[in-house]
Amino acid sequence: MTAAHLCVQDLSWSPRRGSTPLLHPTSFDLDPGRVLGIVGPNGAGKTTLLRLLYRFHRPVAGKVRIDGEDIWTLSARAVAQRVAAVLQEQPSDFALTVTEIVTLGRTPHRRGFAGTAGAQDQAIIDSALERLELQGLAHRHLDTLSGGERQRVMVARAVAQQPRLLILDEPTNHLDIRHQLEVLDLIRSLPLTIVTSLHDLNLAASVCDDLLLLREGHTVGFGPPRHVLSEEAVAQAFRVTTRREQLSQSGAEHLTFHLKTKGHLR
Ligand SMILES: Nc1ncnc2c1ncn2[C@@H]1O[C@H](COP(=O)(O)OP(=O)(O)OP(=O)(O)O)[C@@H](O)[C@H]1O
Repeated sequence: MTAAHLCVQDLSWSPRRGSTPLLHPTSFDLDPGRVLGIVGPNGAGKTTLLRLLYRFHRPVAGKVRIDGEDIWTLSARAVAQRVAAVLQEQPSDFALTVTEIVTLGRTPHRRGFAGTAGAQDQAIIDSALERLELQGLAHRHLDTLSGGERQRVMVARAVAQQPRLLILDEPTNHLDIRHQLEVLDLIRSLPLTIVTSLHDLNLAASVCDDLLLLREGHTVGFGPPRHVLSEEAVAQAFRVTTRREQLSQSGAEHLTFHLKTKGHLR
């Protein structure tokens, strides 16, 4: 696996020509292997930004470059060889087994319409199943799995795709604490460039190298978690009172949140 260099330049998007942008011009640069967390309140534009990165939305202005190449100059297949996405929406292919779903990850790398996996593909698929501890579920149909098990299948499919850039939209949704930690651990261990949206600010700060804080489609911070998640910035973006505290046992910093009194809410 090789990690991509991601360069986002003045990227903006609105659903219709002339309508209010849901993402205002956004720029950042991510070196190969960095993990970027996108954080912000509901409706801030996190999913919109991710959709621009995996070429679902065409930008109104600006560019997304992967290793110097504008993704809109590449074919959909060429983009799928470079970028994999794990989305919040669950797939509708409930009749497929876990192995069949993970095998779909190999599609962008296949020539022609060969339906069965070759030996090399099979090794990659097996390794993805093993990494996500799914061997025991390999022959189960998706509709018999729990939400968390399904989420792990979708991550395994993305891993099997062997992308250089991995996009994850709320990857810890549906997961219990152990599986949240496991998926985040996996994210840290993959030698890829990763962009993930996360709602839990403390988890995001512990997993990501950099954070991008969005509010109403505007970037209000980009950089190391400690700088981006200042008490003031979090309080303003989420309209809560925020305190940064030090945990007595580990000495790690931890943010706590409280509702502002009514008089302070705008
Ligand atoms: N295709 C669209 N047409 C019109 N409005 C849209 C469209 N897609 C998103 N929006 C609006 O854009 C805003 C940002 O949506 P987005 O899904 O990017 O936010 P988010 O930060 O991911 O939110 P959440 O944390 O709730 O998942 C929301 O107000 C949403 O209703």
